Amino acid sequence: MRQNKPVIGITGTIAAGKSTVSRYFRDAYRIPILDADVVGHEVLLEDGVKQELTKAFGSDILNADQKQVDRRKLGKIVFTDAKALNRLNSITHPVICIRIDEAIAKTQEAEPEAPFLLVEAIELLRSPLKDMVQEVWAVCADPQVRIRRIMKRQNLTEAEAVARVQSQWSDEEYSRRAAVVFDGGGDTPALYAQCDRVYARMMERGEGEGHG
Ligand SMILES: CC(C)(COP(=O)(O)OP(=O)(O)OC[C@H]1O[C@@H](n2cnc3c(N)ncnc32)[C@H](O)[C@@H]1O)[C@@H](O)C(=O)NCCC(=O)NCCS
Ligand SMILES: Nc1ncnc2c1ncn2[C@@H]1O[C@H](COP(=O)(O)OP(=O)(O)OP(=O)(O)O)[C@@H](O)[C@H]1O
Repeated sequence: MRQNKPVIGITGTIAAGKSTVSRYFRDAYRIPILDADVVGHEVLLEDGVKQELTKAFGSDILNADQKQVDRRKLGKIVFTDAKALNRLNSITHPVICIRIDEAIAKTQEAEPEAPFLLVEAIELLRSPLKDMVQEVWAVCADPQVRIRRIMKRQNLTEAEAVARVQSQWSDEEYSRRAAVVFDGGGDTPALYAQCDRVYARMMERGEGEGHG
């Protein structure tokens, strides 16, 4: 009988470099990646989720034709208000976890050669996803570096970027719960070299030979 491959959760602070690490594992080693941000965007299109969100936050969160949730509008509400973010999480996380569980099963079936799978999720440790992975890796970077990246990437003011960083867990909260901590604050060649070392260790450990 085919044995399931280990599922590693990759998490860490906002703009620390989680996607940069995941993309490297995918491109260099063909590791399958399941991205909870992408799944999170998909579940907003589900009718049940949309209805619960408009009940919680009002129909102002919908776009002009009222058909879909406007992510920018919802982000403006939740990323500056911890209570609102918790409310959003309580609606979306159960559905995201079901969809990721389904995607893990499909990927195990479709990609039997992969030595392990990566699930990338900023909220991994605060959602049922943490019980769906066998190990957690964290990507961390100095808050000042992350604030600069967020301002540039999302065209936000410094105050807005600081609010996003401060509304979320610190690097320490992630790193103390992780088996591997990547330094996403330096240059990319150094980060990729760390990915190579972690991959080599995984192979030495015999990952890919199958877990029950
Ligand atoms: C609030 C939403 C609509 C904003 O969408 P938008 O496209 O503008 O931003 P995007 O999704 O790219 O997120 C921007 C940044 O915030 C982070 N982030 C997203 N959701 C969360 C969350 N619930 N808690 C903390 N950080 C989050 C992302 O990792 C990313 O770094 C969207 O992020 C969302 O629906 N989030 C809830 C679903 C969720 O929990 N996703 C993360 C799964 S782990
Ligand atoms: N080592 C690095 N050096 C310079 N820039 C980087 C580095 N790593 C990531 N970046 C840049 O920082 C931004 C955030 O990177 P990335 O998307 O990998 O982070 P993330 O943790 O996945 O972010 P998010 O929390 O938004 O999902 C991107 O614009 C990326 O190009």
